[in-house]
Amino acid sequence: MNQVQVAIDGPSGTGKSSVSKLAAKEHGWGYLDTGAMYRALTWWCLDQGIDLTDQQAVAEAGRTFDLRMGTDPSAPSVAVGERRIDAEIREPALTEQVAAVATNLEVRANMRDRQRALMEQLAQETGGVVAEGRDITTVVAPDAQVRILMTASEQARLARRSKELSSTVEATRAQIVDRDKADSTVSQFMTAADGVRLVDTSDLTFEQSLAAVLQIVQEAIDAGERE
Ligand SMILES: Nc1ncnc2c1ncn2[C@@H]1O[C@H](COP(=O)(O)OP(=O)(O)O)[C@@H](O)[C@H]1O
Ligand SMILES: Nc1ccn([C@@H]2O[C@H](COP(=O)(O)OP(=O)(O)O)[C@@H](O)[C@H]2O)c(=O)n1
Repeated sequence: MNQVQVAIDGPSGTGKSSVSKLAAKEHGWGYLDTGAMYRALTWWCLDQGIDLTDQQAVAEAGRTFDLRMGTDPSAPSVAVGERRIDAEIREPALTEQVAAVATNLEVRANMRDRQRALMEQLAQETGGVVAEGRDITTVVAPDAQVRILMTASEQARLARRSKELSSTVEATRAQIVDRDKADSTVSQFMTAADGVRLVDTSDLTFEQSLAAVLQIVQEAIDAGERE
Protein backbone atom coordinates (compact mmCIF):
# COMPACT_ATOMS: atom_id res chain seq x y z
CA MET A 1 0.00 0.00 0.00
CA ASN A 2 1.51 3.34 -1.02
CA GLN A 3 -0.08 5.80 1.34
CA VAL A 4 -2.11 5.07 4.45
CA GLN A 5 -4.70 7.44 5.87
CA VAL A 6 -5.86 6.60 9.39
CA ALA A 7 -8.97 8.38 10.71
CA ILE A 8 -9.76 8.22 14.44
CA ASP A 9 -12.83 9.73 16.12
CA GLY A 10 -14.39 9.64 19.55
CA PRO A 11 -15.48 11.72 22.51
CA SER A 12 -13.12 13.38 24.97
CA GLY A 13 -10.95 11.17 27.17
CA THR A 14 -11.09 8.00 25.09
CA GLY A 15 -7.36 8.24 24.28
CA LYS A 16 -7.55 9.57 20.70
CA SER A 17 -4.73 12.11 20.95
CA SER A 18 -2.24 10.11 22.97
CA VAL A 19 -2.80 6.88 21.00
CA SER A 20 -2.84 8.65 17.59
CA LYS A 21 0.48 10.38 18.27
CA LEU A 22 2.24 7.13 19.16
CA ALA A 23 0.64 5.22 16.29
CA ALA A 24 1.87 7.88 13.83
CA LYS A 25 5.32 7.87 15.43
CA GLU A 26 5.55 4.09 15.20
CA HIS A 27 5.13 4.29 11.40
CA GLY A 28 7.03 7.55 10.85
CA TRP A 29 3.83 9.25 9.62
CA GLY A 30 2.40 12.73 10.11
CA TYR A 31 -0.13 13.42 12.88
CA LEU A 32 -3.08 15.81 12.66
CA ASP A 33 -4.94 17.00 15.77
CA THR A 34 -8.12 18.46 14.24
CA GLY A 35 -9.49 19.52 17.64
CA ALA A 36 -6.47 21.80 17.97
CA MET A 37 -7.57 23.53 14.75
CA TYR A 38 -10.99 24.42 16.21
CA ARG A 39 -9.27 25.49 19.42
CA ALA A 40 -6.85 27.69 17.43
CA LEU A 41 -9.69 29.48 15.63
CA THR A 42 -11.41 30.06 18.97
CA TRP A 43 -8.20 31.58 20.35
CA TRP A 44 -7.79 33.78 17.26
CA CYS A 45 -11.37 35.12 17.44
CA LEU A 46 -11.00 35.93 21.14
CA ASP A 47 -7.62 37.56 20.50
CA GLN A 48 -9.12 39.68 17.71
CA GLY A 49 -12.15 40.65 19.79
CA ILE A 50 -14.55 38.81 17.45
CA ASP A 51 -17.89 37.99 19.07
CA LEU A 52 -18.22 34.19 18.94
CA THR A 53 -21.97 34.46 18.39
CA ASP A 54 -21.41 36.50 15.22
CA GLN A 55 -21.52 33.57 12.79
CA GLN A 56 -20.47 35.55 9.72
CA ALA A 57 -17.49 37.19 11.43
CA VAL A 58 -16.29 33.86 12.86
CA ALA A 59 -16.66 32.15 9.48
CA GLU A 60 -14.68 34.93 7.79
CA ALA A 61 -11.94 34.66 10.44
CA GLY A 62 -11.86 30.89 9.82
CA ARG A 63 -11.31 31.41 6.09
CA THR A 64 -8.52 33.96 6.47
CA PHE A 65 -6.50 33.17 9.61
CA ASP A 66 -2.92 31.99 9.11
CA LEU A 67 -3.13 28.63 10.88
CA ARG A 68 0.09 26.62 10.99
CA MET A 69 -0.18 23.04 12.24
CA GLY A 70 3.01 21.28 13.33
CA THR A 71 2.40 17.63 12.46
CA ASP A 72 5.46 15.82 13.83
CA PRO A 73 3.89 13.31 16.27
CA SER A 74 6.87 13.67 18.64
CA ALA A 75 6.40 17.43 18.89
CA PRO A 76 3.04 18.59 17.52
CA SER A 77 2.49 22.35 17.60
CA VAL A 78 -0.06 25.02 16.76
CA ALA A 79 0.62 28.59 15.66
CA VAL A 80 -1.24 31.48 14.06
CA GLY A 81 1.33 33.27 11.97
CA GLU A 82 4.53 33.31 14.03
CA ARG A 83 2.67 33.15 17.35
CA ARG A 84 2.80 29.74 19.06
CA ILE A 85 -0.39 29.03 21.04
CA ASP A 86 0.12 25.47 22.29
CA ALA A 87 -0.63 26.25 25.93
CA GLU A 88 -3.28 28.91 25.31
CA ILE A 89 -5.57 26.55 23.35
CA ARG A 90 -5.69 24.07 26.29
CA GLU A 91 -6.90 26.63 28.85
CA PRO A 92 -10.19 25.46 30.43
CA ALA A 93 -11.75 28.91 29.81
CA LEU A 94 -11.07 28.52 26.08
CA THR A 95 -12.16 24.85 26.02
CA GLU A 96 -15.60 25.98 27.25
CA GLN A 97 -15.98 28.27 24.25
CA VAL A 98 -14.84 25.97 21.43
CA ALA A 99 -18.36 24.60 20.84
CA ALA A 100 -19.56 28.06 19.74
CA VAL A 101 -17.00 27.93 16.92
CA ALA A 102 -17.23 24.20 16.16
CA THR A 103 -21.03 24.34 15.68
CA ASN A 104 -20.66 27.06 13.00
CA LEU A 105 -21.37 25.17 9.77
CA GLU A 106 -19.38 27.52 7.53
CA VAL A 107 -16.39 27.06 9.83
CA ARG A 108 -16.81 23.27 9.63
CA ALA A 109 -16.85 23.32 5.82
CA ASN A 110 -13.64 25.36 5.75
CA MET A 111 -11.94 23.20 8.38
CA ARG A 112 -12.93 20.08 6.45
CA ASP A 113 -11.15 21.43 3.35
CA ARG A 114 -8.06 22.43 5.32
CA GLN A 115 -7.97 19.03 7.05
CA ARG A 116 -8.36 17.08 3.79
CA ALA A 117 -5.54 19.07 2.19
CA LEU A 118 -3.25 18.52 5.19
CA MET A 119 -4.00 14.79 5.30
CA GLU A 120 -3.25 14.49 1.60
CA GLN A 121 0.01 16.43 1.95
CA LEU A 122 1.20 14.42 4.97
CA ALA A 123 0.37 11.09 3.32
CA GLN A 124 2.40 12.14 0.30
CA GLU A 125 5.34 13.44 2.33
CA THR A 126 5.60 10.72 4.99
CA GLY A 127 3.71 7.78 3.46
CA GLY A 128 0.86 8.04 5.92
CA VAL A 129 -1.13 10.17 8.33
CA VAL A 130 -3.09 9.68 11.52
CA ALA A 131 -5.82 12.31 11.92
CA GLU A 132 -8.07 12.43 14.97
CA GLY A 133 -11.20 14.33 15.95
CA ARG A 134 -14.99 14.03 15.87
CA ASP A 135 -15.85 13.76 12.17
CA ILE A 136 -12.76 12.36 10.47
CA THR A 137 -14.21 8.87 9.84
CA THR A 138 -17.52 10.27 8.59
CA VAL A 139 -16.95 13.64 6.90
CA VAL A 140 -13.29 14.59 6.48
CA ALA A 141 -11.90 11.23 5.33
CA PRO A 142 -14.73 8.71 4.85
CA ASP A 143 -12.53 6.89 2.30
CA ALA A 144 -9.54 6.49 4.63
CA GLN A 145 -8.05 2.96 4.55
CA VAL A 146 -8.36 2.77 8.34
CA ARG A 147 -11.33 4.21 10.24
CA ILE A 148 -11.59 3.78 13.99
CA LEU A 149 -14.02 5.00 16.63
CA MET A 150 -12.53 5.05 20.12
CA THR A 151 -15.06 4.84 22.95
CA ALA A 152 -14.89 4.45 26.71
CA SER A 153 -17.39 4.53 29.54
CA GLU A 154 -18.22 7.97 30.90
CA GLN A 155 -16.69 6.89 34.19
CA ALA A 156 -13.34 5.98 32.59
CA ARG A 157 -13.24 9.15 30.49
CA LEU A 158 -14.01 11.39 33.45
CA ALA A 159 -11.40 9.68 35.63
CA ARG A 160 -8.71 10.21 32.96
CA ARG A 161 -9.61 13.83 32.28
CA SER A 162 -9.90 14.82 35.94
CA LYS A 163 -6.47 13.28 36.55
CA GLU A 164 -5.00 15.29 33.66
CA LEU A 165 -6.68 18.54 34.71
CA SER A 166 -6.08 17.91 38.45
CA SER A 167 -9.76 18.63 39.07
CA THR A 168 -12.57 16.68 40.70
CA VAL A 169 -14.63 14.15 38.74
CA GLU A 170 -17.73 16.29 39.38
CA ALA A 171 -16.18 19.49 37.98
CA THR A 172 -14.87 17.55 35.00
CA ARG A 173 -18.28 15.96 34.40
CA ALA A 174 -19.88 19.38 33.91
CA GLN A 175 -17.23 20.30 31.32
CA ILE A 176 -17.02 17.04 29.41
CA VAL A 177 -20.64 15.91 29.34
CA ASP A 178 -21.87 19.36 28.24
CA ARG A 179 -19.20 19.55 25.55
CA ASP A 180 -20.03 16.05 24.24
CA LYS A 181 -23.68 17.10 24.05
CA ALA A 182 -22.91 20.30 22.11
CA ASP A 183 -20.51 18.43 19.80
CA SER A 184 -23.11 15.70 19.15
CA THR A 185 -25.41 18.24 17.53
CA VAL A 186 -23.03 18.58 14.54
CA SER A 187 -21.04 15.31 14.42
CA GLN A 188 -22.04 11.75 15.04
CA PHE A 189 -19.18 10.23 17.06
CA MET A 190 -20.79 8.26 19.87
CA THR A 191 -21.53 5.20 17.71
CA ALA A 192 -19.48 3.73 14.87
CA ALA A 193 -20.62 4.49 11.31
CA ASP A 194 -20.72 1.67 8.73
CA GLY A 195 -17.28 0.13 8.21
CA VAL A 196 -15.75 1.93 11.20
CA ARG A 197 -13.91 -0.31 13.70
CA LEU A 198 -14.75 0.17 17.35
CA VAL A 199 -12.04 0.25 20.05
CA ASP A 200 -13.51 0.43 23.55
CA THR A 201 -10.72 1.54 25.88
CA SER A 202 -12.76 1.44 29.14
CA ASP A 203 -10.99 -1.61 30.51
CA LEU A 204 -7.71 -1.34 28.63
CA THR A 205 -4.38 0.05 29.76
CA PHE A 206 -2.89 2.77 27.59
CA GLU A 207 -0.48 0.22 26.06
CA GLN A 208 -3.39 -2.10 25.23
CA SER A 209 -5.29 0.75 23.55
CA LEU A 210 -2.25 1.56 21.42
CA ALA A 211 -1.75 -2.12 20.54
CA ALA A 212 -5.41 -2.44 19.48
CA VAL A 213 -5.13 0.53 17.13
CA LEU A 214 -1.77 -0.60 15.72
CA GLN A 215 -3.21 -4.03 15.02
CA ILE A 216 -6.11 -2.58 13.01
CA VAL A 217 -3.65 -0.42 11.05
CA GLN A 218 -1.43 -3.43 10.36
CA GLU A 219 -4.39 -5.50 9.15
CA ALA A 220 -5.22 -2.75 6.64
CA ILE A 221 -1.61 -2.56 5.45
CA ASP A 222 -1.47 -6.35 5.04
CA ALA A 223 -4.80 -6.41 3.19
CA GLY A 224 -3.57 -3.60 0.90
CA GLU A 225 -0.40 -5.52 0.08
CA ARG A 226 -2.37 -8.64 -0.85
CA GLU A 227 -4.51 -6.69 -3.36
N1 LIG B 1 -6.67 2.67 28.22
C1 LIG B 1 -6.33 3.92 27.90
N2 LIG B 1 -6.35 4.29 26.61
C2 LIG B 1 -6.05 5.53 26.26
N3 LIG B 1 -5.67 6.52 27.14
C3 LIG B 1 -5.62 6.19 28.44
C4 LIG B 1 -5.94 4.89 28.87
N4 LIG B 1 -5.81 4.86 30.22
C5 LIG B 1 -5.43 6.09 30.58
N5 LIG B 1 -5.28 6.90 29.53
C6 LIG B 1 -4.89 8.31 29.62
O1 LIG B 1 -6.07 9.08 29.39
C7 LIG B 1 -5.74 10.29 28.72
C8 LIG B 1 -6.52 10.34 27.42
O2 LIG B 1 -6.33 11.58 26.87
P1 LIG B 1 -6.30 11.89 25.32
O3 LIG B 1 -5.41 10.97 24.57
O4 LIG B 1 -6.04 13.35 25.24
O5 LIG B 1 -7.82 11.55 24.90
P2 LIG B 1 -8.73 12.26 23.85
O6 LIG B 1 -7.84 12.78 22.76
O7 LIG B 1 -9.66 11.17 23.38
O8 LIG B 1 -9.47 13.34 24.57
C9 LIG B 1 -4.23 10.29 28.50
O9 LIG B 1 -3.61 10.99 29.55
C10 LIG B 1 -3.90 8.81 28.55
O10 LIG B 1 -2.58 8.56 28.94
N1 LIG C 1 -12.97 16.98 14.12
C1 LIG C 1 -13.31 17.76 15.16
C2 LIG C 1 -12.43 17.91 16.25
C3 LIG C 1 -12.79 18.73 17.30
N2 LIG C 1 -13.96 19.42 17.24
C4 LIG C 1 -14.31 20.39 18.29
O1 LIG C 1 -13.16 20.82 18.99
C5 LIG C 1 -13.29 20.58 20.40
C6 LIG C 1 -11.93 20.23 20.99
O2 LIG C 1 -11.49 19.00 20.45
P1 LIG C 1 -10.32 18.17 21.13
O3 LIG C 1 -10.10 16.97 20.27
O4 LIG C 1 -9.16 19.07 21.37
O5 LIG C 1 -10.94 17.79 22.52
P2 LIG C 1 -10.62 16.54 23.45
O6 LIG C 1 -11.43 15.42 22.89
O7 LIG C 1 -9.14 16.26 23.36
O8 LIG C 1 -11.07 16.97 24.79
C7 LIG C 1 -14.36 19.52 20.52
O9 LIG C 1 -15.05 19.61 21.76
C8 LIG C 1 -15.27 19.84 19.34
O10 LIG C 1 -16.17 20.89 19.68
C9 LIG C 1 -14.82 19.24 16.19
O11 LIG C 1 -15.88 19.82 16.18
N3 LIG C 1 -14.48 18.41 15.15
